Amino acid sequence: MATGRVNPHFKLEDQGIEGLGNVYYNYLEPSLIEAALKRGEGTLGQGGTFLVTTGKYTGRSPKDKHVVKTPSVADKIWWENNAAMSPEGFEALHADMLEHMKGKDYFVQDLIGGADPAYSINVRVVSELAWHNLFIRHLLRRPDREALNDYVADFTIINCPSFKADPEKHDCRSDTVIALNFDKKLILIGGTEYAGENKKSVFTLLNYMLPEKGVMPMHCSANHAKGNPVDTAIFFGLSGTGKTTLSADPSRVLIGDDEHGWSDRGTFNFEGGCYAKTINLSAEAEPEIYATCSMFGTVIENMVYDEETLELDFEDSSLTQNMRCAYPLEYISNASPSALGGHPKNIILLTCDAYGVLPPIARLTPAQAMYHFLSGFTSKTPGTERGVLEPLPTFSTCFGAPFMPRRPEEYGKLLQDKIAKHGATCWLVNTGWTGGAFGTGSRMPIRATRALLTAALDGSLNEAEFRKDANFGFEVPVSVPGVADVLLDPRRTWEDEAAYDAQAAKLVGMFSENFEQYLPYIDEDVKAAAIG
Ligand SMILES: Nc1ncnc2c1ncn2[C@@H]1O[C@H](COP(=O)(O)OP(=O)(O)O)[C@@H](O)[C@H]1O
Ligand SMILES: C=C(OP(=O)(O)O)C(=O)O
Ligand SMILES: [Mn+2]
Repeated sequence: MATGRVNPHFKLEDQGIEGLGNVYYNYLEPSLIEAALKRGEGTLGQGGTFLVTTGKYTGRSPKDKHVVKTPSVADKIWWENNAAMSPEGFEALHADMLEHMKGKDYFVQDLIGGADPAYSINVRVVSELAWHNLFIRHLLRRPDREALNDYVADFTIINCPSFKADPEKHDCRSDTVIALNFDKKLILIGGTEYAGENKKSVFTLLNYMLPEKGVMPMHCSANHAKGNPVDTAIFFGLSGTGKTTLSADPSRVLIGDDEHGWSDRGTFNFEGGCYAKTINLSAEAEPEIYATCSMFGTVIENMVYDEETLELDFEDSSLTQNMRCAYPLEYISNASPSALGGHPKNIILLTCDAYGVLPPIARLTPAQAMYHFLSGFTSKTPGTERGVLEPLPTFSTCFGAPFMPRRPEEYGKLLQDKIAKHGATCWLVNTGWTGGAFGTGSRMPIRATRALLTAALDGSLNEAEFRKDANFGFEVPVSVPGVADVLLDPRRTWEDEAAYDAQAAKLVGMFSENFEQYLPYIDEDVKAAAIG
């Protein structure tokens, strides 16, 4: 039986997906919650939130993510960073997954990736779990109801957590699999319930497609000044560095918290919702995000709560440090209804430096920005990837290596040209450690980061006095209102300045060694900006 609203000429059967039990097309939030409750997938929480746990996997499985090596994509993919799957393996996986799905109920959402209609794609998501369908309905962009009557998908995702892949048969690594077939326009996910795989698959797909249209896809959040989209800021950063937290600034308009494109028309969110970390989330420091945790339909993933009162425990990370809430953009009161912005006036590169070496803010020349964009120095946050248990320093190129199917220089070149064309000011912001490395020092106070960003974005920081950093060559402000001077000079925050110097020298060496791989591909000015 099929219920709900769907294009009668584009049902699952028209895509070769047959023999299922009930199929629920484009259910709205209340019906999805009702279905999920009936199926025992989770619990109704305070305010009508939906509380779920995801079992074994509470973070992404990057090593189990594969790109199918079909002839038409073979010379476009950065294979050193993307595990290949043979077309034969994928065919077997597809056939076995369709067989496994037979007789079971499925939920279908017909959604859109990309707020700018000139570059958007239609993504159909077929979910085994009703709550996954609710999650992706929050996260992607929802077409008008009427438009569903003739909706046809450009890409389809099938997410079936109960399916276990077979490495022998399916050319994968374990029983968990995320397989992207750009040729077949199909993404298959099996063996994991972590909801983030849904949205990051769409991101990876757009990262593959958009460069050929001259659009720079970016792992960044974005906001703009009130009443002035021309004054747009973007915040690049790997998971856990502060994209979501810092873009939800009540004095500005939120465009989006995670994935954006930059075209000749300006910036646009890929998504229609946010996926925020809730570990230690405080009503004082992050009131807008905190408030979504008691709003109707917000999906609350892997949080511990009181069985009797259903009160959430933001401090208890016993299930995972990667506990999350997912909600539509409009749950943030200052979110942009269009999710569109202008050409970025400021570009922030967020880094979470677990060594405590980098200053809380530095101004970069365009060449330095390119150097840091390609380097992507930061830390992996505990829990976002399986097996990462404490902040793990890493060079994650484009501040999002796990999501980049193409070579980094391709993204770098696009960004470089756009920065040059539109004259953006670039900043490096360390939201990581100060007063010592992880284990000794402490995390940069959010208050300080916010004050520095406010000064950068309102233009006042450009007027400050700057010193040139001896290790990294970029400019660091000496004094900023609302921030203790000592914080601006990380060396002075360490008890032992010689230890700082040693750690800084080590980091400079790491940058230099890591950057060697990019030297053959980059312009002279970026080479001149290289460190070490
Ligand atoms: N100075 C800081 N700036 C930003 N976030 C911080 C800072 N200090 C601590 N945090 C915490 O770090 C986490 C950043 O996560 P989030 O904003 O979700 O990152 P992302 O969206 O990039 O994955 C939040 O839990 C936030 O409370
Ligand atoms: C959802 C994720 O990322 P982010 O923290 O950037 O939202 C993730 O890495 O699984
Ligand atoms: Mn985020």
